[in-house]
Amino acid sequence: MTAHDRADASSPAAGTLAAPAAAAPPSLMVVGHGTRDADGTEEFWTLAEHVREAAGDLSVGFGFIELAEPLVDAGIDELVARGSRSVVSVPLVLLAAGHLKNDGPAALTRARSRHPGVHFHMGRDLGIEPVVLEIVEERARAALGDVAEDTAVVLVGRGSSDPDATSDLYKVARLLSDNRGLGLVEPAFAGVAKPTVAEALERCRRLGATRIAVVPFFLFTGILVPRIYAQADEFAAQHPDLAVVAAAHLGPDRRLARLVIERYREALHGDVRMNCDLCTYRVRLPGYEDKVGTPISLTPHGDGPARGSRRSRRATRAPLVLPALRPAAPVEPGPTILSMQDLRYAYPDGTAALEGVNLDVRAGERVAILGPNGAGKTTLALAACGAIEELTGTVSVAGVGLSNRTRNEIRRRAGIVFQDTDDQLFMPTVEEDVAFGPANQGLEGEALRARVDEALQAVRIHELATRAPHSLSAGERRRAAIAGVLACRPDVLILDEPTAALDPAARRELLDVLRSLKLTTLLVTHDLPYALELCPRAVVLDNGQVVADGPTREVLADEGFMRAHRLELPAGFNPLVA
Ligand SMILES: Nc1ncnc2c1ncn2[C@@H]1O[C@H](COP(=O)(O)OP(=O)(O)OP(=O)(O)O)[C@@H](O)[C@H]1O
Repeated sequence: MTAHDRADASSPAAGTLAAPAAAAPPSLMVVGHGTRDADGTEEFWTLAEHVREAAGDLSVGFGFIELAEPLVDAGIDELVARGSRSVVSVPLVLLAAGHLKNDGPAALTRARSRHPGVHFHMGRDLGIEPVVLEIVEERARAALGDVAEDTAVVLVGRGSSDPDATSDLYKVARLLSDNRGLGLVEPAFAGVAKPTVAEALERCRRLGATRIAVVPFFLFTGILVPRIYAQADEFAAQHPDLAVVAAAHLGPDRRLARLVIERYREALHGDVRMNCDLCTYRVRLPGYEDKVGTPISLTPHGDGPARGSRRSRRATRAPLVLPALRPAAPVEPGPTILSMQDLRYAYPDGTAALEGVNLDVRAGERVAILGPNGAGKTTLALAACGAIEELTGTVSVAGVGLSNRTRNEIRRRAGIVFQDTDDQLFMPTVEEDVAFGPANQGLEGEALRARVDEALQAVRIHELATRAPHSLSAGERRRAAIAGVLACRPDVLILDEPTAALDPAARRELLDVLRSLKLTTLLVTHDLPYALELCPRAVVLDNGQVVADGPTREVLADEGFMRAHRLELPAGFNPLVA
């Protein structure tokens, strides 16, 4: 009993009146490493918000070891000023190395001497935990698409002189490979420790990989994540035979916020395992199955993987940006296949949508049509496929000029895929939908069947032929709609916001499909990283006029221009690095 407790117990009121109010639970102090990078700091605060939500009524404070405000001492002082008498400090880092092992406890020691009446507990890093593995696996799969014999993952950690942190990254790589089926997974480090990113990529190459995802094992972006992509990019440039794709770092995922709360509880109950989480797989733990959702595996290798996956409850939120290390390569210019000259159009209510647009597209080109809301992009796409009747100016596709007489032919030659697939898919099955256009053109029997097969193969959904469109995923529906247009063998494919509602994996699969089509393509989009990945050329519209037309990378990298036309790159996306 402390002197304070004794004083309370001896007071006349003790135990005789109403029960004393329950003491507030200990506060949670979340400690980040800190970065000078504004995007990294913003991601930290997004995750901090998720932690606050997951913490419910707990009092929560935040602080950094260095480089960002508030510093951890100030964060703790603030919690104490708010009335906390007990504080649990949890480092918001993946693998604790020197800083969090030394500076974290040192901050608590300082706090104890500043606040002698307050209890402090120390939690541990997020560590090697099923949910962390799950998120990294998702990032890798989203970048890789299918895992195959010739795919590999390079998992890149920060790098540290602390051998524990370094070997922990090896463990993560091993678990991703063995337990999560990612095949070849090579660890690498952004600095201090070896192997480097280039060395790990080279190892994958020598082991036969031709498609390699580079996954930064980082909670937040910062200085190092773009540097990792740049190192991978440099390697990719020297090996044109390889596809090196960038995966996202972990980012502010809500599952990590819940893990922080788990770390808080562990620390509070004195149940901090400082080292081997893998032991949780090997001993029978009460409640394991409820908590993890799969039976425990009592041997590490014997009775199947114990993944600890909570897929049914997951709320994935990958960072928005999945930068490509391979921007689309310029195409050999062919003859002009789509030509639009001095296009002008006002909607019946008088709204001017196109005000003198000139655009020539050569055969085989993929051109992104960019611009802020209301710029005229969709109107231009509709004009290109002959869908606007009161248009002034000229449109020609493959040498056929648009007129009332040729309108149907133009519609076939310039096929548009609308943003909303419900506008396009209306037959009972996918194959009937895909057959609709060519059947209208008079194709029937075996020829029609072959055409449908060809289109379904091109978008890689042949196995979905007899499914009802409404039963498909968003990505599958998008590909079914594209197949319907391809079945008419257009000269130009026009896509209006094709990535809307697609998750990262579906986005990547669609990208692979679109790249493989080798078809002249107009891509109307707000998804600027996607435009960079698919289209070597970008045309920017604003107020119904073309305000830029050039290499996509250069257009996106012109910050002043982008600002002037209300175009914003997603946080952390650098077109010069991508
Ligand atoms: N049916 C319509 N009736 C009247 N005005 C319209 C109609 N459709 C579009 N507009 C107007 O025409 C202009 C160009 O619209 P459009 O949809 O082509 O732009 P956008 O660049 O595709 O925009 P967003 O990025 O929002 O899709 C806008 O001012 C818009 O409000």
